[in-house]
Amino acid sequence: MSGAVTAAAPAKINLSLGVGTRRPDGFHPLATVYQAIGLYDRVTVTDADDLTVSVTAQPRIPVDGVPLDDTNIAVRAARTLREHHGGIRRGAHLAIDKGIPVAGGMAGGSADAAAALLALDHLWGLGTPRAELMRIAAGLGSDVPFALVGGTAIGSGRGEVVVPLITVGEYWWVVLESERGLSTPSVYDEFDVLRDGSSVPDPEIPDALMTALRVHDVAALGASLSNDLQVAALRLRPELARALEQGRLESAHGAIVSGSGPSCLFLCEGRSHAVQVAGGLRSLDLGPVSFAPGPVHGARVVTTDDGRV
Ligand SMILES: C[C@](O)(CO)[C@H](O)COP(=O)(O)OP(=O)(O)OC[C@H]1O[C@@H](n2ccc(N)nc2=O)[C@H](O)[C@@H]1O
Ligand SMILES: Nc1ncnc2c1ncn2[C@@H]1O[C@H](COP(=O)(O)OP(=O)(O)OP(=O)(O)O)[C@@H](O)[C@H]1O
Repeated sequence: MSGAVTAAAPAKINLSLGVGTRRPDGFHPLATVYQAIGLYDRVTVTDADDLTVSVTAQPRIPVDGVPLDDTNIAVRAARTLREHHGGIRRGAHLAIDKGIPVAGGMAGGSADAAAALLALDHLWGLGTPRAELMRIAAGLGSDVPFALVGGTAIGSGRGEVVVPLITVGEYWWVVLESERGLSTPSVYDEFDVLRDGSSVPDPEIPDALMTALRVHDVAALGASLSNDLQVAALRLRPELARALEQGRLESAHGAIVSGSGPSCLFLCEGRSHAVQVAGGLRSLDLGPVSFAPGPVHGARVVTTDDGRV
């Protein structure tokens, strides 16, 4: 098959992120509720002799931190897919267009990996079963399986075990991005320093959060958002505390650091409230501000030259 195939994948947020004691393999056990929100990266793949990658982005997103070599997670996804199919000799150019901040705690790289898997599976006509794609995704990164699943879901293990949740209604999120990203491993390291070697019980998902989701109670959801990594992210970026406070002053129902940060999330009553909160935050010039609904679909192929979606 030839032509171009484009897949889109959404940003992820964690409505709750409970983190346990570091495991012998270096990862932390998690109990999290993921939600996919409407900020997207797109990956367009075309036939080529080798595997190559290029990156463009929406104007608010600096991309200097995105590697253009084999360490790009989308290229790793391509290599892993080829190996999974017996080392097939196929090349492709991967053109990534970023709408998700880089190193922002919103799983932009994971989105690119998920989108690349789906787009290449289509371009190369592989028909990889969904369960196998999920296994490949888990090998690429803890957040990648959720990028394939989307919606709202419970994450456990190191985050790679994903169980979808059926929820009602839509939520509107204002996202305050940061021009400078945070490294996920360094936030987990800081988290361990703050815990000072003390062992904690396995993390759990707060009952109040599940109840709020079940009945679509926006105020209750705002009050039950939680993130164990937030204190570590705030230690590395103290200025985020002011951003969270400003969001609360702008009447957001809840304000929280997204995953490992530094993006901050503000839960709003609906779209018009999000427009208002975003406007208030923009006037303070703390960083790029956008807003998006959730939950949205996981990664999917959106266009093909051959019309075979
Ligand atoms: C912070 C979150 O975004 C919350 O959803 C994720 O836990 C991060 O997921 P991710 O970026 O896909 O992380 P991975 O690529 O799997 O791991 C990167 C590094 O983060 C740390 N890490 C990640 C996941 C986890 N459960 N425990 C960890 O300690 C480890 O140092 C690991 O080497
Ligand atoms: N396709 C990619 N897009 C963005 N970063 C990438 C990509 N491939 C590799 N990277 C590297 O991975 C690092 C983390 O990128 P990413 O944008 O996924 O962070 P994140 O959103 O904080 O991740 P998470 O929320 O999953 O912890 C970047 O700083 C960059 O060095």
